[in-house]
Amino acid sequence: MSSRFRGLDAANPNPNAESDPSDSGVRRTIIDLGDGSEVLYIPRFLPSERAWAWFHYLDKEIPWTRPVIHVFGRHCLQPRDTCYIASKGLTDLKYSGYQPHAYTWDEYPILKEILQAVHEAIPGSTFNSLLLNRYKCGSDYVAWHSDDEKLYGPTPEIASVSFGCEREFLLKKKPVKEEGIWIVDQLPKKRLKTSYQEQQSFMLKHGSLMVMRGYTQRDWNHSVPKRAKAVSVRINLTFRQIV
Ligand SMILES: O=C(O)CCC(=O)C(=O)O
Ligand SMILES: [Fe+2]
Repeated sequence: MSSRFRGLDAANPNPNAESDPSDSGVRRTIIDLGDGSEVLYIPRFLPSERAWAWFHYLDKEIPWTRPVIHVFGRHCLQPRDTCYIASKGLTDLKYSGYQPHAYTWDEYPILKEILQAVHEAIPGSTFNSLLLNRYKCGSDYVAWHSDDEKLYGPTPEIASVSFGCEREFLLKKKPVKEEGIWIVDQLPKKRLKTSYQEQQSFMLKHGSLMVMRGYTQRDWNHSVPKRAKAVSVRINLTFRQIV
């Protein structure tokens, strides 16, 4: 498979990216992944100082747990801490054989403030649940997966806010089956060079917002791999809409 990793920054722009500074002057980049999948990235979504204040609050006050999950027929400790918030009356979330307890937004008013900031940055989008992850060091990670659980509907929108240690976030096109044959590299090589790529890489900055939209969960997997050089804590919030 041809893998072309690129960090998205001004010095190394992605060929599929369109820069679209919003009214507020905050740079936002839209990456067209093709076939109706799209990522929006706002590196300076939150002012750094406010983001650090929120990082320290979340690190200390959130009731983090590291649950036992069930993957590939085995029980193992999830390789990161987690917590879950949801509005009342929604379908329960269950993943990898684990059903997290749903805390309420009222118990953590700062999460409501962050949610409001997300809603203001992407008008028209609404989120009613939140999965929090804490990566204590570079050996904490999230394996390849997509957030395509039925409760999010056919085209889930996921808004991801990152705090603390910068970590790499990877997106990789899912293999598809055509006439009984698994096709991994679906696009002609020539087109790959100039247009859509099979893989994308983002360094998710402290205070950044990244949004996955359209068919990204149906057609792409994502991961935050282990990184020996990541020595400090990263907290990530993924806002989701249960339909
Ligand atoms: O930590 C991240 O950036 C991603 C977390 C994630 O993919 C998830 O919670 O489903
Ligand atoms: Fe995810």
